[in-house]
Amino acid sequence: MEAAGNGTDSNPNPNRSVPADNFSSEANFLSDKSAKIFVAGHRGLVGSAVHRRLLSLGFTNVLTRSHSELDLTRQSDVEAFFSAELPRYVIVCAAKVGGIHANSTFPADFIAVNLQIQTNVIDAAYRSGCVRKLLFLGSSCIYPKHAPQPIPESALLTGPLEPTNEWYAIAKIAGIKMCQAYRIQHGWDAISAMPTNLYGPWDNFHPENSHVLPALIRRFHEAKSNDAKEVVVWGSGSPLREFLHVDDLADAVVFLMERYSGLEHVNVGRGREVSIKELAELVKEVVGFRGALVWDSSKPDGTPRKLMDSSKLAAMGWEPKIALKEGLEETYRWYLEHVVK
Ligand SMILES: NC(=O)C1=CN([C@@H]2O[C@H](COP(=O)(O)OP(=O)(O)OC[C@H]3O[C@@H](n4cnc5c(N)ncnc54)[C@H](OP(=O)(O)O)[C@@H]3O)[C@@H](O)[C@H]2O)C=CC1
Ligand SMILES: C[C@H]1O[C@H](OP(=O)(O)OP(=O)(O)OC[C@H]2O[C@@H](n3cnc4c(=O)[nH]c(N)nc43)[C@H](O)[C@@H]2O)[C@@H](O)[C@@H](O)C1=O
Repeated sequence: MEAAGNGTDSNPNPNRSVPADNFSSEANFLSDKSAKIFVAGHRGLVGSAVHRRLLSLGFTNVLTRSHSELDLTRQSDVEAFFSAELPRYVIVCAAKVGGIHANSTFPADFIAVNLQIQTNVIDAAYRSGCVRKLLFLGSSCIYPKHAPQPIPESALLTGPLEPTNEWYAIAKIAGIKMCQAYRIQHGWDAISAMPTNLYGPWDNFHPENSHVLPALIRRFHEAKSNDAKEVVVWGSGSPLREFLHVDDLADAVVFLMERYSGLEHVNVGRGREVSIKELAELVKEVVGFRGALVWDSSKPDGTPRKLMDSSKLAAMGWEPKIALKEGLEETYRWYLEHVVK
């Protein structure tokens, strides 16, 4: 397959022309079950859920590489991988990811690693000439700290970002813009989805560097096991967050691969929010801890509220299925079986 190579105008798919927006994909993803699909980051929370979903739908040629097999920050390795494997579809779930503490402690890693991974994968996928469609995953943290609520896609780049994760957000915004730029200049079908806060099996349960929901499952479980009298929860408890089970996200990713080919990114949320205090009470109940909650006000609250406006995706006909309590119970069972053992 010929690489796009030197000229900025060259299109490795010269017979294909993708309008900037409102394009109905010529390739029918769901009827292309033997196509080679590269799921980058298939061992993570999102990548593993997308992998499971594709297998359950009958896809027979899902291509994966672990971090140790292919470091996506290495440009020449990524290019060689695409030239050798020639996947037809790419879903970019690989990223440097973490909660509020990790984001604010390792800003250089969060901006550099994410820019490297996404730039290498998106560019090599395009240059390989064989990728019909690519989906890039961003995050709700791309929006301004004080964006209107619920946050529409149009709020992007309308105000200052939340300082605890601006480095990660800038990388994610660059990923969206890169997909848009390749669509406009090269007529290539690259789309972006922006999920809200996610949780589920294969999440990161690290005590400091994870997101709030897995962190609390672990802390409440350990407190219950140790007969502790109290559990410390970060911040004031007042921030509002929207939580989506990762199996719902995987379903939305497949839906977008099949149905969406547009310039603008698409929000993926549940449309319901809870305060961190309400979440902590719910995790406490699901885990069965009987002690008290203590709030550590030295820890940052982060953005006060980030409820996504997911009406664009809803109007296309997609809706989430998993309620928060049900998803939490299932995730706690998974934690007991796979992490505690
Ligand atoms: N979790 C959440 O709440 C949210 C996640 N998202 C987005 O979803 C996507 C996936 O996130 P999530 O699944 O939670 O993250 P995880 O950390 O669970 O998974 C990320 C995956 O990427 C892999 N990876 C990281 N660096 C490299 C590298 N240099 N080369 C190859 N592989 C690498 C990791 O492998 P290894 O572990 O071996 O390094 C891991 O398998 C990200 O783009 C994230 O921004 C969006 C909104 C919310
Ligand atoms: C998905 C999104 O996730 C990150 O943003 P965030 O929503 O602020 O992430 P978080 O899950 O870490 O925190 C949510 C809230 O919860 C509180 N909180 C209480 N107790 C714990 C606790 O024990 N751990 C954590 N992490 N938070 C806690 C915490 O103080 C905060 O008020 C981005 O950095 C970025 O990664 C991103 O895109």
